Amino acid sequence: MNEKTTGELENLRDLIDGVDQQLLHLFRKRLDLVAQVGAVKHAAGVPIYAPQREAAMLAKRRQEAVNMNISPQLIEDVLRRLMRESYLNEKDVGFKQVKTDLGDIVIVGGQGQLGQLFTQMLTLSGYQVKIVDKDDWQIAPSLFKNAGMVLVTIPINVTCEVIRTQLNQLPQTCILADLTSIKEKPLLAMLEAHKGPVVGLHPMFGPDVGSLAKQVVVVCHGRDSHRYEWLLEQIKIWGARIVEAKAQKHDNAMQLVQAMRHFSTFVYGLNLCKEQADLDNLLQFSSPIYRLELAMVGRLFAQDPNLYADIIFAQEGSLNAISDYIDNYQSALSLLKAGDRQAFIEQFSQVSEWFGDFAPQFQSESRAMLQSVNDMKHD
Ligand SMILES: C=C(O[C@@H]1C=C(C(=O)O)C=C[C@H]1O)C(=O)O
Repeated sequence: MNEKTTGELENLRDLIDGVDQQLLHLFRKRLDLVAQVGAVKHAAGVPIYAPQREAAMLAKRRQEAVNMNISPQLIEDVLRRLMRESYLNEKDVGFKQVKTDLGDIVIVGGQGQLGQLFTQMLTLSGYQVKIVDKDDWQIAPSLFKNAGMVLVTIPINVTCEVIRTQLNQLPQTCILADLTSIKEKPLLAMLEAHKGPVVGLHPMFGPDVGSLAKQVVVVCHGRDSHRYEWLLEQIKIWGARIVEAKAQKHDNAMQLVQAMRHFSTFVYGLNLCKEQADLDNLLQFSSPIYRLELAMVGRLFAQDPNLYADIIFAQEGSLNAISDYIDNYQSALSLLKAGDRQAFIEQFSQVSEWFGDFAPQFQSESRAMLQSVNDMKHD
């Protein structure tokens, strides 16, 4: 580069720095305004997440972007990222307490990760939260006496036993709820152990979400739903969506969504390990989709093996779902062994047809993710 070019670049880069600094000031201003919205909503007990407002705002900004010759996707990306920040900041003001005369909430397994998240959310909403963990059974009865709700969030393999043996003397009006990722057996155990209100919940997210905005919580009704309606309202105020399901239907879906999925991810990692794959090298050659896939697989192995063992081993039915998957793997492999390219293409087309409109939808969703993965690259 000659001196003139260097000078011109420096000059332009100074101007860009100035614009970026202005952006920072605008971000600060926007975050302050959002915090004010948060305070107004908190006082009124309105959820922070307002999907209709977001959709209307995004549509307007996209149109204005087009008028200014800016890509509409650019402003949408920036605004969505800013909105995510808005949800995170709402924790600063807390949440409206829907039920003010409940008594204590006792979280059984409150030291687990999900237990901690619910402790935090409930405390931010003004509830008195008490915690019972593995070694605290002696103090439990005195805590249960004043409990308006007992929330169970412990490993699946001990959930039903703990419900049967430790939670069978709760006050009649106390709500008994659980957060287990299978629902049929814990719900039955709760209904048997306790004659008062019972509800099964399954938060469809990990404990590392920053905010519950846009997350899903599955609800399987047990008994006396009018007594725990407030809890569902409370969860909605945190920004999550409630999806009602029958326990059996939920558990069947989990065989694919969790057991089969995590099992195949486990085998993927196992295979890389046994093949002694050179991860550094793979990453160097990785396309964005492979980078994303490796991240999805690798993140499993950063977590507690017990959690995944629990999920995979929880239901006998999962074995069928996983066996079917392996059968399909085998029969696809036999096409490959036989060199039957035509049959492969035919099957591919059948599956595409079966995915229908979801296939292009998933393609565009994943495009956005792949672009973010690529944005994160640096060296
Ligand atoms: C700030 C608000 O709350 C949330 C955050 C928004 C934002 O950051 O623009 C928009 C809608 C809501 O999901 C609002 O309702 O205006």
